[in-house]
Amino acid sequence: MSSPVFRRHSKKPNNFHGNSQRFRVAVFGQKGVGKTAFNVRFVTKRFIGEYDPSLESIYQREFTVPPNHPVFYEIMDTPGQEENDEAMKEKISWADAFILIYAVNDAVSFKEIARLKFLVYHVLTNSHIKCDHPPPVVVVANKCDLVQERMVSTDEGLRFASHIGCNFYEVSVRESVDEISKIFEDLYMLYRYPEKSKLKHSHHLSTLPAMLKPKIHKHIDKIPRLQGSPVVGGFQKQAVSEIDDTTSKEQADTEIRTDQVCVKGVAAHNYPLGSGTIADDCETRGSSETPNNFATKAAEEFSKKVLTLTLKTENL
Ligand SMILES: Nc1nc2c(ncn2[C@@H]2O[C@H](COP(=O)(O)OP(=O)(O)OP(=O)(O)O)[C@@H](O)[C@H]2O)c(=O)[nH]1
Repeated sequence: MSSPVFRRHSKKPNNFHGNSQRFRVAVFGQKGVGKTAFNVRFVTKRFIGEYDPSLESIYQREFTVPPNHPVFYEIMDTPGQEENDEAMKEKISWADAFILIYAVNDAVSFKEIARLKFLVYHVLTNSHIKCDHPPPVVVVANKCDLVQERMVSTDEGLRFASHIGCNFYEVSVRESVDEISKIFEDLYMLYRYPEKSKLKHSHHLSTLPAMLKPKIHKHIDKIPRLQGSPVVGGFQKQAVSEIDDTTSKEQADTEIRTDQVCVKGVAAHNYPLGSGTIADDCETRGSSETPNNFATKAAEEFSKKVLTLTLKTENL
């Protein structure tokens, strides 16, 4: 499958700070998942209980990534509230890499990760200046100390992150220090050496009957293709390419279901306000909607439609 072209709005103004390489990280996630605590932990090593929720700031820290990479981190702490498209675009274009955070005791914040990933992907594939590799994006599950309140299992987080091609970390910012630094180190190494980047997790699975593969192709083709949306086509192909003779039936089922999520997310984000079909199909179009709101609603509606397609392997 040909990989999509990633682009940037502009070249970074000055890539060095003294002898250190400047490295810009945007941290996204829903309100209250612990973004500020996470950033402050990395920058100061301290955990401070409460922060101004509306705060948006850029933290800076000079740090040597082992073995000997002096890096000047600039970390954008985002407010976690619904933002308009332009604001999101600016932030995404500013950053070299992304950390998407959810809290394990908040299932809604976990669902939000898919939307954020596709928003990042969409902005980068639609901006002006070409860059060779997609910027690194990692997923962080926070608050794992809240054992009794957990709503998202480690396995769910890991599987989802793996499927969207992101490294996955589960932490408690309250209790961890070194683990947080390690995430920032890994992120830089993914940025600096993208060709060496490999997901840290893999599945060991039993075998899918070879005869199932063409059937899966046939059914995935039923997912509506969206005009002018190569990314959606890309995800459809990706899902198929990930299912082969060595894939278990159970995994194939998961791949297909996750593909539906991919398709619906990308579809929604690829549909600018007022452009037609999906909006009409989903009956979510409204002149007062911002594209960002629209994308969210369209994703939900579109998912209902896609889910009605019989794509589960047991029905193949
Ligand atoms: N138990 C627990 N609480 C945490 C952890 N990390 C952050 N918190 C708490 O979660 C709450 C929200 O943390 P913030 O860092 O303000 O979250 P945020 O994502 O920046 O929130 P907004 O600024 O509103 O978007 C605070 O009360 C933190 O003390 C953690 O690992 N464990």
